[in-house]
Amino acid sequence: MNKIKISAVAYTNTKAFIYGLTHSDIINKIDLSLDIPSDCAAKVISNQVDIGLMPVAAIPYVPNANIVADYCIGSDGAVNSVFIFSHVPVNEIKTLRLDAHSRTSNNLAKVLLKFHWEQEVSFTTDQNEETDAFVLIGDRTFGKKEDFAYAYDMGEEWKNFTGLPFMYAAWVANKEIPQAFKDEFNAALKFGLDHRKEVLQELPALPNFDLDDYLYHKLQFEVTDDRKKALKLFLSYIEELEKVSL
Ligand SMILES: C=C(O[C@@H]1C=C(C(=O)O)C=C[C@H]1O)C(=O)O
Repeated sequence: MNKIKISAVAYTNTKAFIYGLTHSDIINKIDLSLDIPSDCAAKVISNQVDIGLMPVAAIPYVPNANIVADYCIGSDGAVNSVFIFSHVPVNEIKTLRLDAHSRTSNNLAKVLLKFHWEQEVSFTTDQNEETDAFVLIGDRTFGKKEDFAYAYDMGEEWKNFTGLPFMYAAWVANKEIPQAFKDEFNAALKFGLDHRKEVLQELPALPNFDLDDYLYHKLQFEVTDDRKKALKLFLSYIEELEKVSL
């Protein structure tokens, strides 16, 4: 059998999944690459891989997209690694720089600014542009919260806005995947989550950031009904934004 090609996120949020995959037999059946989230999305969209831990905002761009695992990157409220960092309070943000690593959180920032905070903001992807605020995700945010006048945790703000948890990235395939493989894949992911203690031992301790709290509490990994509901709602808000900007 040809190996199934998989792109996973190269951040700490995915370490438990990687532990599970590399400590299971399934590692011999897959071709695993670690990428920044926007590249995971690009690889699934262009069919360079079969499955990706893909930013959910990119799902509409994947022909035959289907979620193949019971696990995801999610939170229920604050996640502590998906931020709008700002020099001004949110009701004064006029310009915001997006994060080139991100697909989901860039859109989440747009959704929250428009529908939750009701702010008219112009967005840029130019990393050299001076802006009132910017999106930053993943490990690059660890311990940075105190460096900015304002730090808005977007998991927390989504919960304030909708009362729902959130799903940032899901294991999405661009083709039918055999059920036997999905079962084995799920078991490997679960094995990794069950061994977060070992994962934590392998990670260097960080100043100003509680990795234990991050992997056990802030991040939530189950694809629950509420998280699916949140995904549907989030994608419908993105569609609404796209209509507005036409
Ligand atoms: C919680 C996170 O979730 C992520 C955010 C993503 C995005 O914004 O596109 C994609 C994958 C996840 O890594 C994070 O990166 O900190």
